[in-house]
Amino acid sequence: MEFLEIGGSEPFRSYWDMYLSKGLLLIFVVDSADHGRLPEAKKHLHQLIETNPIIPLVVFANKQDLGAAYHITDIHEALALSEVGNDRKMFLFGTQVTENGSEIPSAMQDAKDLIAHLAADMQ
Ligand SMILES: Nc1nc2c(ncn2[C@@H]2O[C@H](COP(=O)(O)OP(=O)(O)OP(=O)(O)O)[C@@H](O)[C@H]2O)c(=O)[nH]1
Repeated sequence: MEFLEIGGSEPFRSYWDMYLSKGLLLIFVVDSADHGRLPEAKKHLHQLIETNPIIPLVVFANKQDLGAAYHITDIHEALALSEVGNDRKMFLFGTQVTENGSEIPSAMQDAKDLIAHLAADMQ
């Protein structure tokens, strides 16, 4: 399985559309503790996926280890994930990145397994 990571900052956003059409699924990562940028993330996410009504969407609500992190129910609402389309598979995970060499959190392992299944289904 090949993953392409495209940055979220402004200069990289023009690449999103280009690569989405070649991808089997979209993994969209947001910083759960950066409350001020969630409206911007919501806007760009919906603009991006409106061109492809069936591509599966996996959202990582990252940085769940930070005290200021929104719970995934708040992320669901802030990103309007109930509006991503009835024909689309959509999954939301609360994630946090591990320190060097430490154990992979179970949510990350579940997400990895799910992504492998979704990619296989789309092939
Ligand atoms: N506390 C905490 N910090 C994290 C987590 N994930 C990433 N970071 C930190 O957040 C900072 C930004 O990480 P990047 O992966 O460069 O951020 P990014 O938003 O993907 O950057 P672009 O790819 O350019 O969009 C780094 O200092 C990371 O160590 C996490 O789960 N928890």
